[in-house]
Amino acid sequence: MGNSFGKVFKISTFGESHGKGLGVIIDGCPAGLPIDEAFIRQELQRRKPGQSKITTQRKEEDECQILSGVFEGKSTGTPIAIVIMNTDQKSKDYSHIADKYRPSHADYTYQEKFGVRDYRGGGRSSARETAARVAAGAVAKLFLKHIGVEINAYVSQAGHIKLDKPYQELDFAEIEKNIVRCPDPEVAQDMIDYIDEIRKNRDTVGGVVSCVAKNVPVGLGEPVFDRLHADLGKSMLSINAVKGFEYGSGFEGVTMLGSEHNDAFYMDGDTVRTKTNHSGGIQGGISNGEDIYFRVAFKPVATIMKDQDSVNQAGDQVTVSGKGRHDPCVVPRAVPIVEAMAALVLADFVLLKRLNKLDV
Ligand SMILES: Cc1cc2nc3c(=O)[nH]c(=O)nc-3n(C[C@H](O)[C@H](O)[C@H](O)COP(=O)(O)O)c2cc1C
Ligand SMILES: C=C(O[C@@H]1CC(C(=O)O)=C[C@@H](OP(=O)(O)O)[C@H]1O)C(=O)O
Repeated sequence: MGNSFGKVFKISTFGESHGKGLGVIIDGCPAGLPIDEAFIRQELQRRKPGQSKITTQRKEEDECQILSGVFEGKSTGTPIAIVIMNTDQKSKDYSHIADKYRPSHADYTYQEKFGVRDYRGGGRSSARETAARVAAGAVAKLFLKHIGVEINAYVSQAGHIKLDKPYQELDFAEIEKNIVRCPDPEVAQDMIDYIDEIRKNRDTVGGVVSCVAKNVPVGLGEPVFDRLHADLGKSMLSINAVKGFEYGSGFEGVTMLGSEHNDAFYMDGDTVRTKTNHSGGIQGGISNGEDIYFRVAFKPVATIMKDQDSVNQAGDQVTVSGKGRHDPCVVPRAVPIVEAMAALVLADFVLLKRLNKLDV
């Protein structure tokens, strides 16, 4: 329970941060899809720890191995299993807090729920699990590429430093050119300097990842419950440290009048389009063919290298301070995770749509 995601393009992940390794089983990927292993590896490299001075210094190569479901470079329609081994666990960093709860990490709630806990690196609660999601998301992206869907995420805020430009004015080719993954080089440098300063102060800071999906077919999503934005929201809120999700006009939309907010329709040849896109590409839970865009808010990382008040399992008042390798800010590495989760949701709904209508 709780380890699976998706309806047709389904994934189950397994593994802990300081165990032998982790991985994913993808069930429901259509047969015949060319599986570009180099692309899966590249996506994992974008997420891996130890990639720059503003991420955790844990050094994992995150090389993956495909165990099943692929023959002669193509999916076979059977479960695709991908594993990634752990190689740089430093479990001693957690010995001093084995029975103590890090404020705002998952230690207390996990202990209460299961009564047993692999305290090393947060175990299953560690964001290391997201490596498996990124591997699965890469397969979903390959499927979506096949039908022309493109997904790009980027860092739009780190602490108080904001990228105040609409995504239409950004060059997505710039995203991977800097270590914070902000497409504006000047704002990116400010973000990097700020995160580095916070890191040197033994503290952490939050941020925002924005994401845009283009060329999404019309008709993905259900009118009730499994509304496309509801599943996107759940997928994003399922990522470690996420505190908020908004799509389209989001929270800003509340200050607009209906006359300003409504997206007027027009015909572009045979295609129904909207002049504005406050809807964020989704109306009534169903994609309308416009760009889908949303923002995901991440909190500051819980493990800080400063003394904090806490309690231990016996209920004593204690002091806790983090040790070892931690992200000063998660957003640079969250970019590929957000894209992966968006890809998994969209791939799922594309496959579901095939079940809805006779002519698709
Ligand atoms: C990419 C990424 C990296 C993270 N790195 C750390 C980290 O180094 N240390 C830490 O305490 N939390 C880190 N987190 C956050 C924890 O995993 C998260 O706070 C924890 O699972 C508790 O869940 P919650 O914050 O969603 O309540 C990271 C999250 C993400 C998405
Ligand atoms: C290992 C990864 O990130 C980890 C995520 C994480 C957490 O609490 O979420 C805590 C740290 O774990 P550890 O102390 O075991 O190194 C990060 O390094 C990874 O993303 O691959």
